[in-house]
Amino acid sequence: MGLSEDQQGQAPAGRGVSRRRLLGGAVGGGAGLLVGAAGGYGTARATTSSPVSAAPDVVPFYGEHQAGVVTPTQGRLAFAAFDVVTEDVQQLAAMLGRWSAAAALMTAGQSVGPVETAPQAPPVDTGEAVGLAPGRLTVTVGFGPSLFDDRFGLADRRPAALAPLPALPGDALEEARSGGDLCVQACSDDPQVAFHVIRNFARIGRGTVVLRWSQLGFGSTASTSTAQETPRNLFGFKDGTNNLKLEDRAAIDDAVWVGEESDQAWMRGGTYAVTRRIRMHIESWDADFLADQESVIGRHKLSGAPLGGSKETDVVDLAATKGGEPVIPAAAHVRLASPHTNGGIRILRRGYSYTDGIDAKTGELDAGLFFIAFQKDAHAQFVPLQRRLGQHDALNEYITHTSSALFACPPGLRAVGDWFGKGLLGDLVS
Ligand SMILES: C=CC1=C(C)c2cc3[nH]c(cc4nc(cc5[nH]c(cc1n2)c(C)c5CCC(=O)O)C(CCC(=O)O)=C4C)c(C)c3C=C
Ligand SMILES: [Fe+2]
Repeated sequence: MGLSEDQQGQAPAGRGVSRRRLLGGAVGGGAGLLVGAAGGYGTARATTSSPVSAAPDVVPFYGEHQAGVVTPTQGRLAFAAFDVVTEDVQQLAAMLGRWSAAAALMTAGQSVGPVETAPQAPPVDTGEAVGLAPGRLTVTVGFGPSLFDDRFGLADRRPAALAPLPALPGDALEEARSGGDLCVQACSDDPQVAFHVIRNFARIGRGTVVLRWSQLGFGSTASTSTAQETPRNLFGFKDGTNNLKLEDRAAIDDAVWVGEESDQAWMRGGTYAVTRRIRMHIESWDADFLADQESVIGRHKLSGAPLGGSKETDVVDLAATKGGEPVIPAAAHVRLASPHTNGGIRILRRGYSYTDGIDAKTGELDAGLFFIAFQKDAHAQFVPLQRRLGQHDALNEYITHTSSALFACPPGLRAVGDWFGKGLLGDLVS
């Protein structure tokens, strides 16, 4: 299974039309675009002439896999978890169809409908992204374990890999920020464009879903392509050096995309997302000596080189000793997280930094990492890895996991008319 150009974030020519061009009248006529919902799931209908050009920052929406997984990380994140409030599967499917159509339009830089409608009706698109380029916007949708309860008779369609995550060492999870029936990950280089997705999904879903929790993120904390410079996390360290990279197709296929082995055909070509909101106690970290910080991570702060090395890309030498002691300490994060010590586990990290004001109790910043990892099976990958880290990682002194969620992200939508969840729900709706 190879990666299509969709996952590499390159737009084929001749598709899409930017909101800027649209509003600038480049395609002529009115600017109205309607999300077709009635009588067909997931169809997007342009009331103007056909799209004429591809903006360079458009990531194709349709493809074998959902975009936003191996797509080179964008600068900003808007993430939301929703709970379904209807028990009518037709209504749920219709909303997923509308979401699909809206996502196809927004990722192409188009509005989801007219902003100027009848004066006595609400605008169809909320308008705040008008005139903004999509900034490589991707919209990725997933289904949480709780969707597969009695409400829709989906219990026997829940993949084994979507069993709820177990309690893990060091968890300090807030229920209200955890879980969810559905999730939407919107990533863009423009924060307003990413937020626009969540807002319009919530608007489209009114009466069918309610927001459970949401998280904004900035400064991607992991590169997913060798073409990207490694970003830094809020501890000031380069993060993502040894991440899986989209160019390593064999490793991505091996660790990320669900294959024939899945017990549920609808998940083949999909992946599982784990999200963890990890508070980073930056005040304590900032009071710590540089040498301690580097021992905790196992890498040098400025260069990103592994301890004992000189360049970021140097191999992490876990066997090296100095004066009888390991150069990379036994409890260093990179030692414990390394596939050479963890039984060969690899995950695709795609998290973002966050800051949510001040902790009223302590006066400290509530800031950290909104960790997102994609993998074939979180119970075989994230869970054992986090169990090990939660028990032994020197980083634990400086972090607290405050939220957790698991979502099954189905394969990509193949063409107009396809919709998020068609493989799961398609035969249940007329
Ligand atoms: C369960 C998985 C992981 C969690 C949770 C996690 C939290 C976390 N990580 C950092 C900072 C760094 N992590 C680095 C490497 C790294 N981390 C994980 C997994 C989790 N991290 C893996 C698999 C790896 C790669 C290990 C390897 O193969 O060498 C690094 C080093 C740079 C890099 O390779 O990316 C940093 C820095 C923080 C601050 C954090 C929680 C807040
Ligand atoms: Fe890490």
